[in-house]
Amino acid sequence: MLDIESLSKTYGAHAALREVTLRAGEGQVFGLLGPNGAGKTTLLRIVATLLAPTAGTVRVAGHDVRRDPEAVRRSVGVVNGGMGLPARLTGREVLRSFAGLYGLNRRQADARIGELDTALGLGRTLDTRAGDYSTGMAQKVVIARAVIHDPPVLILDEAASGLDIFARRALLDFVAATRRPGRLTLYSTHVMSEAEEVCDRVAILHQGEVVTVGPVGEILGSTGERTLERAFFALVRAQAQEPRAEVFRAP
Ligand SMILES: Nc1ncnc2c1ncn2[C@@H]1O[C@H](COP(=O)(O)OP(=O)(O)OP(=O)(O)O)[C@@H](O)[C@H]1O
Repeated sequence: MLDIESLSKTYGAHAALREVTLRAGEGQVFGLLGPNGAGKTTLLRIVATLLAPTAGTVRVAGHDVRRDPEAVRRSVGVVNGGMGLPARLTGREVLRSFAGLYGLNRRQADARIGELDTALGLGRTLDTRAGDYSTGMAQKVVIARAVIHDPPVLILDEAASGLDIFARRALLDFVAATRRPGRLTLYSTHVMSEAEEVCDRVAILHQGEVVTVGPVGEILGSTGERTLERAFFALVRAQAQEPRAEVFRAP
């Protein structure tokens, strides 16, 4: 579902991603973890075709982000922090208009809104104007909008930030329910306990490089740590102590 090969991205002289290679198959929630500035948002924006790679290849649901960005866009739903809901429209109006953009007729749109109401507990958000939403209500509609076309790949970038414990719980339950055959959810966070709960496999990024990738249990097992946060520090410490090949290269 996601195939990233030697992906690099530079902003001017700054390397945000360095030779990242990652694969994630269907039927899982795949976590992208790392502190602020690790490169998570840059990576997810490239996967969503919102940003062009500097080097390397990225394929999403079989489509290359450079060669077939339209097909990639149809295959992904993105939640990336920006709410961007028109204050005067109700949730139902927002969702109907997005469904229309993806070619659903009114009957299909309303059926899909019904499914999302059940999955996300949209409830009264559907008939309330977005200008009157709490952060949690807005986030539900933003997620429903991202998946209105039922995309195989869902990208959630720091989607739980700013949510209270009820909204966060609803989000994590929804994310867990996306774990289905033919589907892949990419979940980025710097809150490692969230990833421990909801992700099957994770990649830990640090300064634009993949420090480790694997099932959560395996990462804990290999580092001998109790939590992903402790495992992260152990791995970064180990990496810093590792002699780099170029240090020993003959002049
Ligand atoms: N448009 C830009 N121009 C210059 N540098 C950028 C730009 N966007 C990101 N960066 C830099 O690239 C690096 C990676 O940023 P990115 O936002 O991808 O990290 P992140 O892991 O998502 O962190 P955060 O959780 O803070 O968003 C950071 O050092 C950041 O300052």
